[in-house]
Amino acid sequence: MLEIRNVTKRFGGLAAVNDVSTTVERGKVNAIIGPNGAGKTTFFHLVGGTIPPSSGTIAYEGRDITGLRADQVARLGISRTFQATTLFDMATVLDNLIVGHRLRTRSGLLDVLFDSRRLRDDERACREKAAAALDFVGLSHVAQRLAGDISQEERKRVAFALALSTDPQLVLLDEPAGGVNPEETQGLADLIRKFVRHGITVCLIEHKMDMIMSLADKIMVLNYGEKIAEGTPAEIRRNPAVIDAYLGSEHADV
Ligand SMILES: Nc1ncnc2c1ncn2[C@@H]1O[C@H](COP(=O)(O)OP(=O)(O)OP(=O)(O)O)[C@@H](O)[C@H]1O
Repeated sequence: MLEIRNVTKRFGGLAAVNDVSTTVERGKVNAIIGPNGAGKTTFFHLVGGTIPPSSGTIAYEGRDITGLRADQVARLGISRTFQATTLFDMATVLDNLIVGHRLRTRSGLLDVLFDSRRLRDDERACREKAAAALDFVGLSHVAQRLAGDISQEERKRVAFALALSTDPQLVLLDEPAGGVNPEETQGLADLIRKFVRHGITVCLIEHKMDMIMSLADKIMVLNYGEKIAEGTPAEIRRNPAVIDAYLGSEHADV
C-alpha cells in the first residue's frame, strides 16, 4: 500500500530519519517503535507530507507521493493523528468535529457570502458525517459536552474521529494510547481493530509494549533514525539488537 525507499531526513547535521526502507501493508496493523528521539514522529511527518524528505521516495498505491503537501496526501487517502490533540475547548465535541470536517469540504468564500445551496448542503453533510464519526469511535454520548471537559481517553477518540473526516484508506496514529490507563488502552486497541475491520489500514507509533505486541501484525524498530529491525511481534521480542536498544531499557512502557 505504502512503499518507502531509502528515505532520509536531515535537520542540519542530524539525520532524524536515516536511509529507511519499509512497506505498510494493507489491512494490517503496522507499528513503529523505538526510543525517544529515534525519528518515529519525523517518519510520520515525511509520509503525511508535513515535511519533505531530504532524499528517498515514498509511493502510495504505486503513485509517487514524495514531496506532496499534507492536504494533497490527505486527499489521496492518508490521514493522521498527533501526539497531542488540539481542540477548541470551549466548543462542544460535535462542533469540534464539524469544524474538522468543514475544513476539508468544498464550499469557499463566495458560497458563504451568497449563502449558496452548496454551502447549506455541505453543512448538513458535515454535521451528519461528524455525528457518524463520533458514533464510530463510541463518543455519541459526549457529543454535546465541551471539549475541555472530556477525559484524555475521550480526547484520543476525538482524534480518531477527526482522522476519519477525509475518508482515509490509511491512518497514521501517533501514540494513540499515550497518557491513558491500561483499561482504556484496551478499549483504544479494540477501536484500532475496528478501523482495520472496516477496511482502514493502520500505522501507529506507540510506547506501550503490551498493546503493540498483541495488536500489531508487523513492527518496525527505529533507533537513532535507522531501522534496526522489522518483523512480527514474536520476532521483535527476541531480537537482540531491539532488546539492547529499546526493550531492555527504561524507554519502553512494559
Ligand atoms: N524540526 C526539527 N528540527 C531539528 N531537529 C528535529 C526536528 N524535528 C525533530 N528533530 C530531531 O530529530 C530527532 C528525531 O525526533 P522525533 O521527534 O522524530 O523522534 P521520536 O522517535 O518521534 O521521539 P518521541 O518518542 O520522543 O516522540 C530528535 O533528535 C529531534 O530532536
